[in-house]
Amino acid sequence: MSTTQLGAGPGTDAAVRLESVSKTYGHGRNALLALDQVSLHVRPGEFVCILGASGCGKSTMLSLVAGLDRPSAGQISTNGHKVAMMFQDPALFPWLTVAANVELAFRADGVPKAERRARAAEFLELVHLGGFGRKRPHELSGGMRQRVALARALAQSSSSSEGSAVLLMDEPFGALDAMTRDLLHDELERIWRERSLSVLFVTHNVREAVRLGDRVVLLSSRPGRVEEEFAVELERPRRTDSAEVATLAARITDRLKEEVARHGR
Ligand SMILES: Nc1ncnc2c1ncn2[C@@H]1O[C@H](COP(=O)(O)OP(=O)(O)OP(=O)(O)O)[C@@H](O)[C@H]1O
Repeated sequence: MSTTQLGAGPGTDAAVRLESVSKTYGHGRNALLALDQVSLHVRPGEFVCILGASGCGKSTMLSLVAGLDRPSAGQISTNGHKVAMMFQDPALFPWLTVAANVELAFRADGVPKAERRARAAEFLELVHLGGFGRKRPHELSGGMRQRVALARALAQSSSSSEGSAVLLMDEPFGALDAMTRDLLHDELERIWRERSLSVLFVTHNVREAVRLGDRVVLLSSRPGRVEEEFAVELERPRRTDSAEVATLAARITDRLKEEVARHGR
């Protein structure tokens, strides 16, 4: 994981800390600036949602935090927290059972087989899939497969010795119908609270961002910069279809539209 050490300063105890992070893909005439001096701190236990026009660098930002790629400039720290990532595609191995897909998360840590099995069962219970360990992914609905992916991500982050683990989510519910998504919002919120996770959640769905986030960060069109931040001070649990969520979502959508219009994209 990317754990570049940063010196003391504001946000030193943040679970995720980006300081003036830029990312350029390619070189010379083909160089493409995807992120431009992004600074962002996620506090331990905070749920931060990232919104922005298509191609503004949201996925790039998550992959840098996950350590899957390196920034061209700036620094990133996850402050020793274990990091797990979840995508829109659950990316399960079809030939393995549901339980075996979750158990894979422990393999790298060298956890003995019996313990792997017990811990995978525990995480499947947590996402309410207790009775489904022996099934194959194709026997499950899309929402259930995404729960398995959530169980695996939580398993990956579970050996975090202390403090909250960091969960990076890249449009995890983007392919699901509205009702399944609502159910998974409730599940995720419960697990986030129970486990004090720090979450960085990318979405295109403004209401989803307001439903879930403590804070919504709006990125500019490419190159992505932090354009504006919105604190979501609505009581939890929230409903995606509530008037309060709709009002703040409309404000953010207006800003997003302005941003897209400004860049003609
Ligand atoms: N590996 C790569 N090589 C070259 N260019 C890339 C690479 N990954 C992303 N890009 C470019 O960087 C820019 C940002 O991409 P990124 O996927 O981070 O945006 P995004 O905000 O997540 O987009 P979307 O909302 O459409 O998923 C885009 O112009 C994209 O084409």
